[in-house]
Amino acid sequence: MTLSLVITAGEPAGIGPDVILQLASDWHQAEAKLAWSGADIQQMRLTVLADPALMQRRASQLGLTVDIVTLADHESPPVMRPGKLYVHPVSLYEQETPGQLSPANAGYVLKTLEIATDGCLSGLWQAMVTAPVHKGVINEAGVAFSGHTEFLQHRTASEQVVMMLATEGLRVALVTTHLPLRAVADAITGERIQQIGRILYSSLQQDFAVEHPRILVCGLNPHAGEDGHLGREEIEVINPALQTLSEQGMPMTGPLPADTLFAQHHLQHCDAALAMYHDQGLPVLKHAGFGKAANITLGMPIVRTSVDHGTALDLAGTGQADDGSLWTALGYAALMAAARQTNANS
Ligand SMILES: NC(=O)c1ccc[n+]([C@@H]2O[C@H](COP(=O)([O-])OP(=O)(O)OC[C@H]3O[C@@H](n4cnc5c(N)ncnc54)[C@H](O)[C@@H]3O)[C@@H](O)[C@H]2O)c1
Ligand SMILES: N[C@H](C(=O)O)[C@H](O)COP(=O)(O)O
Repeated sequence: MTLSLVITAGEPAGIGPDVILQLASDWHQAEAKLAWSGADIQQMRLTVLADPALMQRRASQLGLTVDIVTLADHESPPVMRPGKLYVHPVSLYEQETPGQLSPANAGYVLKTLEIATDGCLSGLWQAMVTAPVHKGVINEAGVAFSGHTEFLQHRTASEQVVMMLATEGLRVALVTTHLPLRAVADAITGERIQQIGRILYSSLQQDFAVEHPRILVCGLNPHAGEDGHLGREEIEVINPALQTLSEQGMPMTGPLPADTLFAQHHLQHCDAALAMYHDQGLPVLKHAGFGKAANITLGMPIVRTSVDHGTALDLAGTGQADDGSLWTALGYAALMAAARQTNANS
């Protein structure tokens, strides 16, 4: 089955270009690195959205021999080959300096995301994989931007989306994403938990072939509120929402104290953990699998996966960035795109 994927190169001063070039250089290992995903390497076509001159400069800086091929308008790349990189050109506004952010290039970063999203929506590509962007510098350029997840929700006109990070043996989804901690408690409503729970449950079934998902749900407060003595959100908001989900045929276990939910005796009987906020769930996931995890946006008509790391400005152009997460993100993109194609055909 032919699989056409698009990769956005992300913040030009960060390590996105580096890890993409490393992946191209290491493509002879693709069969072994992606075997777990069932991806057919011989049928995989990768289009990278980036400025070709940036990719050329970074390749020279890293000492990587990668043939950067600029695609013509509407040209599809051939099947991926080691040492090749097929780039759909998007022009930088200003030449990048590795490690130094410039708001001038925010428009370039956003353009790559728009092209990738629209191309997936139109069926040109079956999935998009994103290299890291820097949220701060996009805001400094005057564009309100809190993350790919929120950008994609808007661009795909999805009512709700779910951020889930996955690594071998652990999936963690979030009820709230990029919010100041002060705003989290107010954002956790029964309606939101139900929407997120439904998307998570059905995505585990459809995209990950888990017939009867076992989902563990974190409480918000210490010790899941200690029967109301340390906060009442568990009693007033989370429990009723889980009750409704259960009545709708989507049983979930919780709210459980988040400090012990991630202990192995719980996790071995769980297909996903649902955390209430970013830094309740993601430190656990990244402790378990940083560099071997992917960030996946659920609930959209398109497949989007991403690396588990940020722009790592300290490493750009040094050759020290690990490309493991990009391989993982590519594997999940292939796996989910194949599942959606199979579901559509059945
Ligand atoms: N997918 C994304 O677009 C994404 C994900 C996370 C963070 N970010 C953004 O990236 C920016 C920087 O975030 P941060 O500093 O919190 O996290 P970061 O992941 O960029 O860096 C954290 C630490 O991990 C190291 N690191 C990161 N990636 C690595 C890799 N591939 N190989 C080896 N070491 C690596 C860095 O050197 C640093 O020490 C922020 O603007 C943040 O919002 C974007
Ligand atoms: N929350 C993500 C993480 O910690 O890896 C990261 O900020 C990227 O999020 P988006 O995919 O929404 O950009």
